[in-house]
Amino acid sequence: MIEVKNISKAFDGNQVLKDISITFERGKTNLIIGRSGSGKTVLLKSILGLFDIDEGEIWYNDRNLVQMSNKERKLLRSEIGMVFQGGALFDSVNVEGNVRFPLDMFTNMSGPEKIKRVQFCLDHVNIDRQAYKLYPSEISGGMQKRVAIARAIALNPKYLFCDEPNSGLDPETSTVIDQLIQALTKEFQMTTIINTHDMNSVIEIGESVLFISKGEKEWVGTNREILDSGNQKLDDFIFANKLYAQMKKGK
Ligand SMILES: Nc1ncnc2c1ncn2[C@@H]1O[C@H](COP(=O)(O)OP(=O)(O)OP(=O)(O)O)[C@@H](O)[C@H]1O
Repeated sequence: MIEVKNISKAFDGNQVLKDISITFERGKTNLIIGRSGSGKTVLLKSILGLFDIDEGEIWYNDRNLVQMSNKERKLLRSEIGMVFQGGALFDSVNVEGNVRFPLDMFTNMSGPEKIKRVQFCLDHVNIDRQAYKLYPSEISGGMQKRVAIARAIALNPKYLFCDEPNSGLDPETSTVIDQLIQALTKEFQMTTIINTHDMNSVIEIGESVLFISKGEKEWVGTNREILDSGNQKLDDFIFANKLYAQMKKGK
């Protein structure tokens, strides 16, 4: 579980996050949604400790990020998996090498142990052995995302962060990626936080959805509640997409 308590963050007097409190539960896909520029990325990076917050607390179970020593932060980093926009694979390293990278960096595993772990992770994202020696440029965007997810789970993380995991993917592949992230979240009981613009993802895997507007928490609920929230700003955001407006009318 990750608990965010009353956090605020400004850049040069520009207040980007305003007194946000939210709990992200373990074993669930927790989504953060909002318009471009609403503060989603700043929130995600603040929770990760990549930005220092001005006020508030961030708890990873019973550990307060704000008060952690460098050593404790380093340990926490090893418990976090990340999937960033565009997959962010190393172009000059093949599929197998990309997934092995965190094992080389952060563990004392033997060669055979690493091979076993790489296979385990790639099996879990349905990448078969024939693809192991291929380079990112030789595989599709959807496969790149799956490799990025395999790399993110290589160290068996407690926490998984995904920033726009579906960017650049077609709707069908996006659904596959969403379902994969949700299945892994359940199987490994991770606390997963996903930044997204994608309303299909919200409906598909939004077990908990935080909607932020201009840096403020505007609404929290589930995918089952979101079409009938009664919140005007949220409705404006969702029903800008005509398909969802029709869905609401057709209810
Ligand atoms: N490093 C920074 N320095 C100064 N201002 C920043 C910095 N990072 C973000 N901001 C500002 O914070 C605000 C929120 O940006 P953020 O990237 O969090 O939005 P977002 O909701 O993630 O948008 P998008 O969906 O387009 O990625 C913007 O006004 C942005 O200009």
